[in-house]
Amino acid sequence: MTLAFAAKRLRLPNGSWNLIARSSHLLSMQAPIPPLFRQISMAAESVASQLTSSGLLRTQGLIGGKWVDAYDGKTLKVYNPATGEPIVDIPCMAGKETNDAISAAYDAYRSWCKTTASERSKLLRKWYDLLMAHKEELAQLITLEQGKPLNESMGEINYGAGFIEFSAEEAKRVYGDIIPAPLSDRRLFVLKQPVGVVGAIAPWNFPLAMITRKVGPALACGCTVVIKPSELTPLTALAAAELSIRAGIPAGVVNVVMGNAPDIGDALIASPQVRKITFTGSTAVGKKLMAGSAGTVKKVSLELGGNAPCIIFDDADLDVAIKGTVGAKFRNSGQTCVCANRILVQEGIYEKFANALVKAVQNMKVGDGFNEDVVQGPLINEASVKKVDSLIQDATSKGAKLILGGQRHSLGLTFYEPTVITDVKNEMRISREEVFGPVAPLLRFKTEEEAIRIANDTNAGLGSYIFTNSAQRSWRVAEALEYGLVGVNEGLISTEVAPFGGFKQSGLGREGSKYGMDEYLEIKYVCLGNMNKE
Ligand SMILES: NC(=O)c1ccc[n+]([C@@H]2O[C@H](COP(=O)([O-])OP(=O)(O)OC[C@H]3O[C@@H](n4cnc5c(N)ncnc54)[C@H](O)[C@@H]3O)[C@@H](O)[C@H]2O)c1
Ligand SMILES: O=CCCC(=O)O
Repeated sequence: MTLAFAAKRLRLPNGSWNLIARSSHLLSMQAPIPPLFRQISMAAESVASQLTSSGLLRTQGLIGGKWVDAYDGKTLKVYNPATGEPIVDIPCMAGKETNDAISAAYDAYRSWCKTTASERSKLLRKWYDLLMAHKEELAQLITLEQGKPLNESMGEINYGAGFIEFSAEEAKRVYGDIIPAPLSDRRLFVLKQPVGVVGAIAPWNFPLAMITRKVGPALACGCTVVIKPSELTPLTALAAAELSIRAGIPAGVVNVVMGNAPDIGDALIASPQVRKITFTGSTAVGKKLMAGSAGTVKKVSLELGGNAPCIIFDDADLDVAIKGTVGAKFRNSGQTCVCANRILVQEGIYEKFANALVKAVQNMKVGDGFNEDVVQGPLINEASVKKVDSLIQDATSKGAKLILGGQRHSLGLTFYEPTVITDVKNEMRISREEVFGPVAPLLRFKTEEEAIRIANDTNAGLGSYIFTNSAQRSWRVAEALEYGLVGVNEGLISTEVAPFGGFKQSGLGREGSKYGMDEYLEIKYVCLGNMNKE
């Protein structure tokens, strides 16, 4: 295996550098080649056995520092979506285990909230160092349980661990305020204090990053957590939790339960000891959690579904637009909440853009993420394939035209052909629902006003993209878009240092950056009176 090959795997299908992979340090490396790239074709089985020997293949929940099974012994299987084979059994936990995890987190909170910011910062930094030291194994674990190509998994480790590193730094900057008092004998202060025990519920599409971007700031602020990873991809979360213990984070500060999602969710929202729910996942489940949290008036952060418009204006640089669109659309086989869901192309460039997109996409290699040169892994499960199929069928039955792909890949299982579909209208289901698959639907528009109207005609408001060479237009359109994130001439914009979150029904609150810290803090006003008395 050559270094050139390793470098190639950190490129996007269109040849651009993956921002999230932060690959430059790898490229500057002369030798030795990381073992990951030597083991690239290893079978899933040997990945699992290597992880077992390093102690990172954890298959139990974590409650109060102890690895535990479900109390009734029930289990669930975790599958490798690239082979359909089961990897391991995990405990199918429910309300009882969750309540114990909450109690453990509550007990740990009493001492954790009293640690200094510097102590928490050092422990988080150690955790970050361990995540990075085990980067290759963790990336293999992500590919094994989630299916994304290994280079994307490596990118996710950088990105996911980045939230822990950033939180370690930001822990020391949770400043309060002093307010000029309206009366001369008073002094007014604002303190920021941790909210308390946090319930963190995460999806399957980023098995590490969606957890670390909650847990990093929570711990930095002095909160303790009960994590519920997706049952489809719990192994990365468990490995990360194991590394938190090795980093010296005290027992009970990080707890992990998994199994019966509605029961676990109900226990978290019913508990008065849980003061905050942070959730990433579907809008439907997010709404349930928000409604349920009203019973105990918890703080709630929600990162929900998107319906990202990607607007290509006639004046765009075609190469930049194609590179950006491919990155925004086909990352993680289209399974991200910020993936371009509707590609709006101005009429003057429509045909040229469609042809160039087909050219860029048609040779993408689909397959097992452990295989060399694969850039599109499988979809997470059969339900995803059925949804993608039904959206395509609905669109074509109403006049949309398939110009590439449009069906299951010949590899079978949940592999899907990278697809481009034209003549899509904003009324079709494919424009109203999240596709969450490798399908690029192209809509046509005439004017800037029309593009903005179509883009904003949705209840979602998470990611959005604009491609134009006009500085004035980029500002105008960025301001007009009702979205929490706008990429201008760029399709990959996620980073731990910037605020991530949605407008409208895409969510509440922000993750990452200094703004992400506020979600885990209460503001306390303290008034000192009688200050003039001797
Ligand atoms: N906005 C974002 O940052 C962001 C990031 C990633 C994914 N997503 C969204 O997530 C969705 C895909 O992820 P998913 O299929 O895992 O979503 P999902 O809502 O089905 O599941 C998310 C998590 O919630 C759990 N869950 C399901 N029902 C629950 C209940 N009743 N109570 C408590 N927990 C419950 C699941 O087990 C999982 O851990 C997409 O809509 C995607 O856009 C959003
Ligand atoms: O899928 C949602 C998260 C994607 C990201 O953080 O870029």
